Amino acid sequence: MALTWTHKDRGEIRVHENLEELSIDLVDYIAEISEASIKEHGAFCIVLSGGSLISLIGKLIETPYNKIVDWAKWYVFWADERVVAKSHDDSNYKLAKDTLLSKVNVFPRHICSINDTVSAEEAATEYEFAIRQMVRTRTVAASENSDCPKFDLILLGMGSDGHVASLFSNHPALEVKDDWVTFLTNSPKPPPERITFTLPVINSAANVVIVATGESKADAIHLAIDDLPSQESSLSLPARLVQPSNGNLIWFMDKPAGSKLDRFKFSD
Ligand SMILES: O=C1O[C@H](COP(=O)(O)O)[C@@H](O)[C@H](O)[C@H]1O
Repeated sequence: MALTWTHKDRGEIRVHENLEELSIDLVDYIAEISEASIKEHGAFCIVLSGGSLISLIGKLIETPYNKIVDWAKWYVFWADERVVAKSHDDSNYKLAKDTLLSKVNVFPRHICSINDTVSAEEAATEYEFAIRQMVRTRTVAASENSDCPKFDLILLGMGSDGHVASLFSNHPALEVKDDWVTFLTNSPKPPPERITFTLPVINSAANVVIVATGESKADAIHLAIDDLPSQESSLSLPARLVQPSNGNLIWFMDKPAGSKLDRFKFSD
């Protein structure tokens, strides 16, 4: 059973016994938001990330999820992408395609991936343009309180340095406010060329999930969630800056990732 509580301003926190339990809870949650979004506006606009998150949602191709999810209503986007060929092992698109999208009935035309034949800057511009078109035609909802799309669900992984999507500490991409999608040519984590949703887009979603597993993420989880002195530089850790303005935030983690949370340190 997961240990669950709600932090006054960091959202709901779910600490799972193991990866199997986390994975079942996560795909249950995705199926639930998918059903609710389709009931509400006829589509489910889900945003994926890359990394370890994707294997944790792999159960979506298994029974009962493969049967109960209305795949034809799914529209799939990426919170960040590495600017490499779609056939390259570093591609977040390839990872999701091989693990999930090629095994379920999502329409290929509903899969909104980047143009992998242009520069990072052009890929970001084109990706934002494509999303703007989808907001204009109301496939993707518009946020009521920002000039941003309102995705039904954004799934983020978190690096051990606290990065989410391709938003890294002390990188100018973290400060971008006026664009929906920006680009990097010097990512601290390889590969260097990437595109990423900006913070305002992430914080305009209806639901945001951050997934972190393993002991290597424990320090970043502590800095992203626990109350810190106001002068603490970690207050600008990317994962800590995820604060949906009118949406829900849920943290899914395993015990090793949650092991440095104050709640556990102080209950020893
Ligand atoms: O580079 C990236 O890293 C993060 C975290 O990956 P993880 O393997 O540590 O979970 C990922 O969420 C992001 O999409 C990816 O481009």
